[in-house]
Amino acid sequence: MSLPIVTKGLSKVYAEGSVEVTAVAGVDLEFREGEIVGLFGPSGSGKTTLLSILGCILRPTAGSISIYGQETSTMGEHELPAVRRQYISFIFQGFNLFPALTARENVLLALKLKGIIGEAADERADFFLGEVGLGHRLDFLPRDLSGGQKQRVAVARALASDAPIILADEPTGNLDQENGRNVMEIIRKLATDRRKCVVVATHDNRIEEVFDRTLIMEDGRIVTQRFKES
Ligand SMILES: Nc1ncnc2c1ncn2[C@@H]1O[C@H](COP(=O)(O)OP(=O)(O)OP(=O)(O)O)[C@@H](O)[C@H]1O
Repeated sequence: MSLPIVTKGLSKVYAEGSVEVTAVAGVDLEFREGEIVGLFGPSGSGKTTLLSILGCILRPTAGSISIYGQETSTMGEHELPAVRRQYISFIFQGFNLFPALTARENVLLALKLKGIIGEAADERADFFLGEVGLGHRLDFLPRDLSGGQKQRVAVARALASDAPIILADEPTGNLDQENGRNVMEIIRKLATDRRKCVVVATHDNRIEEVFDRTLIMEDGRIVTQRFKES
């Protein structure tokens, strides 16, 4: 069985006019099912760029990345969205909810994009919103939800689509300590129970203990890798 994500010598150089910025520099990593990995590092160290490559939003300039055994670095631009749809869900700091849609409708829209519609979609949306503690807020618009509740809608949306890989960029960035911890515990529990592969890019040291493995990035490289003591 192939691993969710394997990278070898992964690099990304941005070329802005005559200036080149090496954002990711030769990263070799493996990510497994059922593990939750924290990606730490100072601002500008390459976390978002690496996450974008892992999520098939960006292509590397060198090296390889395979998603469940499919080499995506050599795929054409038009082939990547299909891999993304099948395997990957994102959770962002800004929640990325549609303001005119209710909590339930936001989840339903994500399901529709994955081809899940009708009663099956309704049931699934309500189930996952219930799992994140929002069963009583299904018909609320984002503006009527707190920051923590909005992020929980985003978590429910990512989990409902049932992708095996969940990538989160600063998911607790807008939340206070208690809400941040709650959201991470929900991600951890659902990810562990459902054997998801979860990678979280973050500055938030307060949530470090939820991770099975912590990676620290500096200048595009992984400089430290720590496993949780069990
Ligand atoms: N589109 C782009 N064009 C040119 N350079 C870029 C681009 N995106 C990012 N960079 C540069 O690449 C480097 C890594 O940026 P990246 O956003 O991946 O870092 P980060 O660790 O996620 O930072 P932060 O924690 O501040 O979000 C930075 O030096 C940044 O200026």
